[in-house]
Amino acid sequence: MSDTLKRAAAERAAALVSDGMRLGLGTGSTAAHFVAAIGERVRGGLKVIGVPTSEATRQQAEREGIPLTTLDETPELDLTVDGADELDGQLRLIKGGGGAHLREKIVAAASHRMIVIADGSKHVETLGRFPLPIEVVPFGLKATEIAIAKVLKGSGLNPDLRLRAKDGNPFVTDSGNLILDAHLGRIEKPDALAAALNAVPGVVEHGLFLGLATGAILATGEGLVELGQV
Ligand SMILES: O=C[C@H](O)[C@H](O)[C@H](O)COP(=O)(O)O
Repeated sequence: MSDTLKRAAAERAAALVSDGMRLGLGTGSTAAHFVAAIGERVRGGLKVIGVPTSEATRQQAEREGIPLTTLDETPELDLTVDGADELDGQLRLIKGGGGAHLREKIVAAASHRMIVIADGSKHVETLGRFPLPIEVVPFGLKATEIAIAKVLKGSGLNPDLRLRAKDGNPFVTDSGNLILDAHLGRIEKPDALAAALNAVPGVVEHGLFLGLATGAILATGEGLVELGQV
């Protein structure tokens, strides 16, 4: 997706922000445009406070001069704006392509509204083309992997799990965990899969966001398309 389209979706979302809002600041290349747009408005006098969903977003928000808080100080947020790796017509998402889905999900769940900003190509009929990120604690990795594979097989899904790597080493999340990417192809029953994965010891969080997004702004070559409540 071109950066221009990402920026257009982010700027539309930034226009939803008003004085006094408590914001969840998403992670990724699309959310970075939102953080930049909010930074610009803050420098112009907008009064908001933000909770970043990753260390990368924290650093960007600090550079932008956006006042930050934590969920401990501000456990309820008005609006979270974040990207997604896939979304379907029911605003169900796959997130975590950048490994930030644990904090992103906690922040989204603490928000009254969550608006997804993404390019139109991420809008799919059925989730699962994008590998589902599953964050696991390092302890017992192999056993957890086997347990997840069993769950996937039992759900009639492909048990193809790959430990995410970066620069030849296992990718480590902001919370010190590892990620197994599940190459599933199609997820026909996201609710059942989410519940089954949540029940596996060692699984910290998976990238299925169900019932969290309240709206989406999709950037297409023909302009912006809105889904749900924006
Ligand atoms: O872990 C990363 C996040 O879930 C991102 O929001 C997601 O991967 C989308 O990122 P991007 O906007 O860079 O495609």
